Amino acid sequence: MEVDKHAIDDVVTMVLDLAETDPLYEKKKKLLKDMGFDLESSVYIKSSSTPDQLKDVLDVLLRRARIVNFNEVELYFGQDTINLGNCISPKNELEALHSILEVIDKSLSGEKYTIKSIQQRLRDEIVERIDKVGRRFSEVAKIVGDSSCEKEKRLLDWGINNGVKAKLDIAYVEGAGRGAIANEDLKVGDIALEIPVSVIICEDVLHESDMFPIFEKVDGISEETMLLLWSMKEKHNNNSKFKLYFDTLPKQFDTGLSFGIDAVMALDGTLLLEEIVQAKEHLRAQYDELFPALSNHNPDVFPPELYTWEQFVWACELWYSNSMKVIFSDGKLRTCLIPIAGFLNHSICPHIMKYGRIDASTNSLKFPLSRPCHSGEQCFLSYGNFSSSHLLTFYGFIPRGDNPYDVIPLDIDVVQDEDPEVGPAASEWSSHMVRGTWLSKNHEIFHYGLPHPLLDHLRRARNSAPQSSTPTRELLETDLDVLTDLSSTFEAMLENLGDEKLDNGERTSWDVKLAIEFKNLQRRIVSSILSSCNTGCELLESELGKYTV
Ligand SMILES: C[S@@+](CC[C@H](N)C(=O)[O-])C[C@H]1O[C@@H](n2cnc3c(N)ncnc32)[C@H](O)[C@@H]1O
Repeated sequence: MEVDKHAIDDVVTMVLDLAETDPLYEKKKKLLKDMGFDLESSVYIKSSSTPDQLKDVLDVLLRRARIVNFNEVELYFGQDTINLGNCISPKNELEALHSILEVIDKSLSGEKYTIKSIQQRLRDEIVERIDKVGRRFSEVAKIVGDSSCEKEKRLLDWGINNGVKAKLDIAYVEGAGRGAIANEDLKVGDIALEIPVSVIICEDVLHESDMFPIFEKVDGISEETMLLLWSMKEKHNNNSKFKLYFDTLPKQFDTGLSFGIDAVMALDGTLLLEEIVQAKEHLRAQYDELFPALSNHNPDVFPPELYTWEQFVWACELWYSNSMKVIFSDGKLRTCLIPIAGFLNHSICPHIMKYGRIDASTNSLKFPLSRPCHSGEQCFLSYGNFSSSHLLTFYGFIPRGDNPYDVIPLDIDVVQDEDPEVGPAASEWSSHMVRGTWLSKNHEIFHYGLPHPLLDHLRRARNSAPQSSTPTRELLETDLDVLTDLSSTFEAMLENLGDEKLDNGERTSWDVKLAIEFKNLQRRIVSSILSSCNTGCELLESELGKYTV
C-alpha cells in the first residue's frame, strides 16, 4: 500500500497493494475481484471531505485491507460480502487498520497544509477504530493482589540492570499465573518492553557449554533439542548467568503434554485425543533416541538424575510454552527464551502483535503496542493464530472469547483439476473445515452461516453449477441435499462427543477440567453447525414450497 506523494491539489491518493509474494496471492486476488475491487485501484480523498465522506472512504479501504491481511483460515471463512463488511477477527482488524495507518504515517511529512490536515483526520479516525476493537474484544484480567512476586521482581531488576526497558510490572492474574501489567498509559506505537540481545537465551549459550563438543558428534540433532538439553542442566546451575530467570519458572507446566489418563479419556470423541497421544509418543521416541545413551557415555556432562523422562517433558513444555522465534540481525531465525517477555500472556485481541525481529540499530528486541493499554491493565501478546487444541496441547490453556481459529478439519476427498468437459472444475481449496457458525454474519439462503468454499465444493460434487444469485429450483434442491448430508455427518460427530459434562469444582483435577472445557467447546461448535443446517433446510423447504403451488 502506498500514498501518492504527488497528490494533485487537495486530493490524497492511497493504493493498498496486494504483494505478489503473498502465498495466498491468487486466492486473495480472486476474492478482491469478486468483491468488485480492482487489483491496483486507488482511493482518493479530498481535503474538503466531510467526516461522513471520510468514514465512507475508510470503510472501503478497510474492506480491502481485511482481505490483504487475511491468513488462510480467515480467507476460508471470510469469503462473503456480508462478512467482509464486518470485523473478521480482532487480530485481522487490527492488522488491517495498521496497514492503512502505516501508509498514512509514511506520508505525513513535507506535504501541503490541506493534505496534512486530511491525513491527520484519517489517522485520528483509524486510531479511534483501533481503540474500538480493543474496547469490543478485550478481556479484563483480575489481578490476584495477595500473591507475592518477589522472584519476578528480582528478575525484572536484574533485567533493568542489564539494559531492559519495561513499562510493565509483573503480577499474578486470575486463571493465567503471572502476567504483565502496564505501569503507565500506553499508546499505539509505544514500546512496552525492550530486551537487549545479551539477555536473550539462544544458541550462543551452546558454544560456551561443555555439551557442545558432544552434540557435534550426535547425528542430526537440532539446535532446538540441544538448547532443550542445555536448559535441563542449566536450571540447576547456581552460577548460571540466567539463574534468576530459571528461579521464576514453574515446577510444573500443566500443558496437554502432562495430561493424565483420565483427562486423555475425557477427550474421547475429539481429534485432540489422538493429537495429544501422538505428540507424547513423538517426544518419547525422541527421548529414547538420546537417553540413556548420552548419560551412559558422558555421565558428568549429562548426569542421569537430571535427564529423566519427567525432566525431559518439563523442558519440552518450557520450550513449547515459553520460547519465541526471533529473526536476528544476521537474518537467521532462532528459537529463544526471553526473560521478562516470557511473562506476557496470550489473547485473541492482543496489544502486541508485531515483534520477533531484532532492531539492528539498538541490538534489542522491541515489543510495540498495536492497541492502547491503560495503566493497571494486563498487556497481552499474540502467540500466533492458534486453535484452542494447539494452545491446550502446548500451552495448557483455552483462550477466553471466541477464538476464530477454532476449526474442525473435515475429512473430505477433494478431486483436483477435474476435466471441465466432464464436470465442473474442482474447487480451489484442497482441504475443508468448519467452525462455530455464530462467527458468521450471513445465515441467509445459500449461505447458512457455513463457509463458502465448503458449500461450493459440496455443490460441485453434485455436479451443480457454481452458486448464482438467482435461486432456481435445481439450486435449492442441491442445497437441500448438501445440508441434509452435512446434518448427518455432524449428528454422528455430536453423538461421539457424548453428553455435556460439568466439572466437580475442587474435586476435579486441572487436566480433567481442561479436557471437559475443551470437549464442551467442541460440542458447542458442532451444535451450532447442526442448528444452522436445520434452519437452512427449513428456509429451503419454504422456498421450494413456492414452486409446487
Ligand atoms: C509465556 S508464559 C506466560 C506467563 C505465564 N502466565 C507464567 O506465569 O509463567 C505462557 C503460559 O502462560 C499461560 N497463559 C498464557 N496466556 C494465557 C491465557 N490467555 N489464559 C490462561 N493462561 C495463559 C499458560 O500457562 C501458558 O503456557
